[in-house]
Amino acid sequence: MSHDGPPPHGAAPPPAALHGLHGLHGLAAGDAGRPERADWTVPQHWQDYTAAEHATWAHLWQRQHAGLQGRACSAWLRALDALPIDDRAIPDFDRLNAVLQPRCGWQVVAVPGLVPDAVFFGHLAARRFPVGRFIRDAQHLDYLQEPDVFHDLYGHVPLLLDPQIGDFIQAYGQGGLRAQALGMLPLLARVYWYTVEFGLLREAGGLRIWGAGILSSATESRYCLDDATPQRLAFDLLRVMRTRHRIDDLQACYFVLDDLGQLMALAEQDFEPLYRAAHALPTIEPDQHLAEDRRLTREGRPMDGDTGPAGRAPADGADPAPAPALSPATRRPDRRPARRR
Ligand SMILES: C[C@H](O)[C@H](O)[C@H]1CNc2nc(N)[nH]c(=O)c2N1
Ligand SMILES: N[C@@H](Cc1ccccc1)C(=O)O
Ligand SMILES: [Fe+2]
Repeated sequence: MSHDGPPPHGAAPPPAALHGLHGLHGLAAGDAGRPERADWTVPQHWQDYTAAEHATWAHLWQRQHAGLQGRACSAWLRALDALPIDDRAIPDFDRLNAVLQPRCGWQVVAVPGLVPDAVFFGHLAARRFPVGRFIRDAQHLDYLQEPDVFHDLYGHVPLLLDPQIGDFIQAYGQGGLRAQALGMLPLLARVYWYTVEFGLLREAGGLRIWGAGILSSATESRYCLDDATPQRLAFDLLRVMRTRHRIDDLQACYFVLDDLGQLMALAEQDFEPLYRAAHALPTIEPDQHLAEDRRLTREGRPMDGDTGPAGRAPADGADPAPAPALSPATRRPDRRPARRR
């Protein structure tokens, strides 16, 4: 099943999220979640986190951390060491901002969960990154419809220290307001999804992860690089705008940047004509293959013309010879949401 309509983090969550599986946060909380402040920020009230909540943070960190060596992009690995974020406790946002703001001009602000698109864009445009105050509960460590403090702080925030990513996300905030005015937000949301949330990057050692939705997911951080199932395509803006994304399962398709410098070129490009072009062309399903796609091997090399064991694509354009997949135990038995943050 693939979903598109809802932008990243699903403004319209699937039924499971509405039926109390995760507790109600942000938009899912309906009227009860109506904000006191117009910008939807809330006090973090760090002292109010329970020992169990800090333990959940520590557990998520430890589960994730060793596995990301050699998988996460070098910018993320470096930045994590530079920030007062560790496995001991949920970070205190004030302490974090004291380091973050002088280094890169970004700060984090606490929000109850998802906030309306325009509010989200307004924060990003002002270099404020909204971070969910809550942490997922221990019964739902893998499945989470809304961005919580682990996804946001562990996945996104370190990358704000990278000047190219930081500037790209700020420009996305400005572009979001523009896309809304043009009625093209669903197309821009795909760009965010396939970059900031689920992007891959070519580095000297091979493909690496830079998307925060992958960095905070135990399953997807392995699957996206190692599993033979998903496509890994060289980034192509029009192709991305046309490609639906999944909000409730592992992605079927990842887009790979050659280097983070590509982001600034994207931010500076006028999207309006592309929105119109993408809008006029058929939508592409996440698992669909196109003849013109530039597919990459798991080492980050072009598939066509690659004579190595990863193989060239067969002439008929069908799947390349299957490589070993994850063991059955680590594969998802079904399509139920159990995914990414
Ligand atoms: C398209 C846009 O990026 C998306 O819908 C927004 C909406 N609200 C959000 N609110 C929070 N807290 N975090 C998010 O990532 C988003 N994403
Ligand atoms: N350049 C885009 C805005 C944008 C910036 C950064 C990321 C994505 C989009 C526009 O013209 O609307
Ligand atoms: Fe996110």
